[in-house]
Amino acid sequence: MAARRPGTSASSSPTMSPSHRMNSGGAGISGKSTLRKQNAVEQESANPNNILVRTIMAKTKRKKIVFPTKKELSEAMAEYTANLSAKFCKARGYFTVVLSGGDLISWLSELLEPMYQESIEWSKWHIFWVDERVVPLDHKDSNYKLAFDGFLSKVPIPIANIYAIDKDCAALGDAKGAALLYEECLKRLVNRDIIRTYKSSGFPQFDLQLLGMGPDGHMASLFPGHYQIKEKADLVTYITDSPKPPPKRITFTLPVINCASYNLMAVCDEAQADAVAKVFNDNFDLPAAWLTADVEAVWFLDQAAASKIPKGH
Ligand SMILES: O=C1O[C@H](COP(=O)(O)O)[C@@H](O)[C@H](O)[C@H]1O
Repeated sequence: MAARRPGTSASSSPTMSPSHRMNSGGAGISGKSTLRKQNAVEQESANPNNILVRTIMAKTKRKKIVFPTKKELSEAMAEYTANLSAKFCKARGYFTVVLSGGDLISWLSELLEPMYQESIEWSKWHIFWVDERVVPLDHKDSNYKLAFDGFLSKVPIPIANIYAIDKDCAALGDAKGAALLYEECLKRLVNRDIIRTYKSSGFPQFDLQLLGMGPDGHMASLFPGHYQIKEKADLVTYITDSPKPPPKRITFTLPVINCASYNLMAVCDEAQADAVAKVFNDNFDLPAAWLTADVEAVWFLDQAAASKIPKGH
């Protein structure tokens, strides 16, 4: 794979995930030239200052559900995930799940309840990370370690189905290498038909992504004011000056994030209320405001996080 230069393949703004149709996929991933050609066509219409894009975004209703407590949010997230697991395991024998770091992992604890432990077809799950901090896999800042200690070690998902970043790149702090290898890993799994692809674009299409947002409006490791949000050709990119420590990270690009069938964004606490309000006010300076999905993008909020959403949203 050609080495990437930060920012060179980025367009003026992120892409959108268009229609609401499931794709059976499996045709194998297309080359970068195909992706670039398609992206060039999309660039014009993907500018947030473009009236057409604003209209499309307005029509892409962001769904939200506000829960009285984190416990209820956590229960609903477990039910949502279990239902999708049943649906995708039945339809294709796999369930591709993308995790993020942060608070989300503690809210997954409801899935450890006996009801789910016994009913979910864990052996069919395949686990990925939407972003990862480029630190050793046993480092306290590692999203892999967070998820493994808090969730993955407690459910019978085969270890071969858990796709951490390359451990040598992680140990060396090689963000660029980690991004390249993770992208190659995704492509291999597309070619094995474990990950579907989004229509003819060749982009991987995950079944479910469980996401979080920081108080500055970042999602994954796409931060406001940083070029990675504009990356459109690569599947995975990297950052070496993240405003939130640790500085070296890799992240799915926005087109990949928005190709997912289902995106569930879970946000709690008052510290996030301003950012949540900006998102629901369509402030596209916040990367999280760009979140869409092929089938459904839903925000699970607790009351504190939802407290500043403008009336009518
Ligand atoms: O650094 C990160 O932050 C975001 C948000 O985390 P939260 O603790 O505010 O929920 C997280 O989604 C991302 O995966 C992580 O690397």
